[in-house]
Amino acid sequence: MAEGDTTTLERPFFEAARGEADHPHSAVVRFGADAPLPLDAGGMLSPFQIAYQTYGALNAARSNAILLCHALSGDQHAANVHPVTGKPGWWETLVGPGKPIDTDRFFVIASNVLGGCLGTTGPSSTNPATGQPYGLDLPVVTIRDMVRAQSMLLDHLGIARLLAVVGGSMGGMQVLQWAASYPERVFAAMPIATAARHSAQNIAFHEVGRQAVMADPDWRAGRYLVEGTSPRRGLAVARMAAHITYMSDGSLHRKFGRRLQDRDGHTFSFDADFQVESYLRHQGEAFVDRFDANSYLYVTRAMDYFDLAADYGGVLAHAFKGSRTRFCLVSFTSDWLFTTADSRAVVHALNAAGAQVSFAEIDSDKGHDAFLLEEPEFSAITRGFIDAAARAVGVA
Ligand SMILES: CC(=O)SCCNC(=O)CCNC(=O)[C@H](O)C(C)(C)COP(=O)(O)OP(=O)(O)OC[C@H]1O[C@@H](n2cnc3c(N)ncnc32)[C@H](O)[C@@H]1OP(=O)(O)O
Ligand SMILES: N[C@@H](CCO)C(=O)O
Repeated sequence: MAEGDTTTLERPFFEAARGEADHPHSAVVRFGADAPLPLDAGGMLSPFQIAYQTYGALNAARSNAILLCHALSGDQHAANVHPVTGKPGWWETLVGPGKPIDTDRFFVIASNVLGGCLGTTGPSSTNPATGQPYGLDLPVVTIRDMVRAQSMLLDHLGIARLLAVVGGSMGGMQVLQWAASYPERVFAAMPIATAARHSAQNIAFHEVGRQAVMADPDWRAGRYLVEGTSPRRGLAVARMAAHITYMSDGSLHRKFGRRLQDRDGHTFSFDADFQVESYLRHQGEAFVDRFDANSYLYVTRAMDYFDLAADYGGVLAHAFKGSRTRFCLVSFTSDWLFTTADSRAVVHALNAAGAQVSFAEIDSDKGHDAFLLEEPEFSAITRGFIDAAARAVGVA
């Protein structure tokens, strides 16, 4: 696909993407029976495929590759116009020619996660055993499974070591997992607005969202693609609730306060009187046009299961033992979902492991989603960290 191509999909995008060897909007690598993916849930996933985008060029030494890991509802369209929404890629604030992650200098890779719905195998993909969408027959996947699949993509691309792996939120979990699972493949790691384990509060929010999806009669026990329905209302409510957690009290107040939506007074009804209600309804409705409900269940579950220390005897530092990767962690002051304390816990573990680590807490009122928005200090830190890594490995 050419950058900027906004061809409209004729079918819902996740139906168009499911199980096909090719994806209309991204490069796809398909792993057959000779390359099964071992899953933490047990067993192997085979065949499976990964949809990805690349930006910039790989240098002759193959030393300038940067992997971007996306958050819960992101995808591979980090720095190109999104084929479904027609909006800019989710990280165009940071990624592009001359930007902090400079595609004139670096070969940037972004792939859709396992369990997702934009071309990588997920619950809307075709189950080869039945010829129908997997639905809930797809094994539950983990962050480690996602990263294992990404490592196979890198093998396919002929990249032995990444200059950097970078991501926020669930993307940051993948960054931490990369550093733990494949330390020799990661020169620099930037986990942003993330944590080494999902908190009880965050699992609780996810469970509310999943219950909203599953309570929608159109969910049909996960078989809605086969039955020709779509749990739009449930997924929209899930997104509305989640979206509140991505913002802060301050940013909601700054954007909307108690202002009314296109009216002079209360209607004494349950219409969206307040701007903030109208805004949330819009976020919910926009989401169902670009995301698959079952993928929402799988990807939130992967985050819930993430507890890196648990895989290393309960001691997070052991996950980074002997690591030569250099780390830069970033948190945002108003992020109450993945707090500064969560990042500090990782920094402490890295210090205990003797790893190279720097940490920045950015002052912002934008809440968790600050990492997706224009934040000059965040951009400057990213540029500095990536440039220093590039200098250290001799990337021009
Ligand atoms: C991280 C990844 O890997 S990818 C996933 C990232 N993308 C998302 O999460 C998408 C949904 N999230 C958002 O939109 C996030 O708030 C952000 C951070 C990405 C963008 O934030 P901002 O640029 O501040 O946008 P904001 O939150 O104000 O939302 C703007 C939208 O709300 C709409 N809106 C604003 N006020 C109102 C209102 N009173 N009533 C109805 N709609 C409203 C705007 O029209 C705009 O709609 P559009 O997106 O369809 O054009
Ligand atoms: N709002 C972003 C970040 C959530 O962690 C997303 O939907 O992916």
